[in-house]
Amino acid sequence: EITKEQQALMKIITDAYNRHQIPQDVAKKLLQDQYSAEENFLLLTEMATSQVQVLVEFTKNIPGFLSLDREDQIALLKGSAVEAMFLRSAQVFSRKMPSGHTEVLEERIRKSGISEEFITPMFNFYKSIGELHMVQEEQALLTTVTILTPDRPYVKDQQAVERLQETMLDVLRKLCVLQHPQEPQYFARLLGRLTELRTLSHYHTEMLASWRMNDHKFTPLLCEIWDV
Ligand SMILES: Cc1cc(C(=O)O[C@@H]2C[C@H]3CC[C@]2(C)C3(C)C)ccc1N
Repeated sequence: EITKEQQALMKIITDAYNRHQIPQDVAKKLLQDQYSAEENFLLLTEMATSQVQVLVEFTKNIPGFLSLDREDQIALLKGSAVEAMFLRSAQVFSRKMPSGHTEVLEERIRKSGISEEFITPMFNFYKSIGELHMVQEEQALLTTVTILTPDRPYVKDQQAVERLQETMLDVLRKLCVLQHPQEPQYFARLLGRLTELRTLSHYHTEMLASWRMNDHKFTPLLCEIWDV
């Protein structure tokens, strides 16, 4: 069962995860602005930029993260940004979004210059996350586990990251048993989604390249986090 300190850890992470939401103005714009491919792309750019800002703020609240080597902190953020972003938008899609917003956002994503070959796997992933009906603690911990992946490029002290990740995995495993007693495989299914996420991040790299080709503008933050 979950110890006292694991309860405390889970509360810190879940509160941080819920505290950092996409700014309301970005969400509101989704419904207002018109529907040209250009407008849609600008909205997604704004959304992605704010999601990265939200991710950085959230990561700073992960107990132990700021004690890691500074350069490793950056390497973990750059290495996990796209996966954390897909995870968060999948969760926003499957739950948080007030009804109606989801359809609008889906429409805008489909009409923003992202080619069909990336759209399909993206929405399949959103569906597969939605079907899990994760509680918010599971969502926050799964994102934390993704961020604390030791084998990201340029991470020097992988052991330190591994120790942190294992701590989080232990809490997540116990939480899954508690929340889904009738489904012993639930924890394994969650980790299976992380594998699906890695595939999505390869599509994402190509997505960026095709936007680049059509001379779409990125924000400085998005250029920095994805070296584009
Ligand atoms: C460089 C750059 C990247 C994105 C992006 O990754 O968007 C993410 C892909 C889907 C998952 C999260 C996104 C915001 C999404 C919902 C469009 C959007 C605009 C942009 N100029």
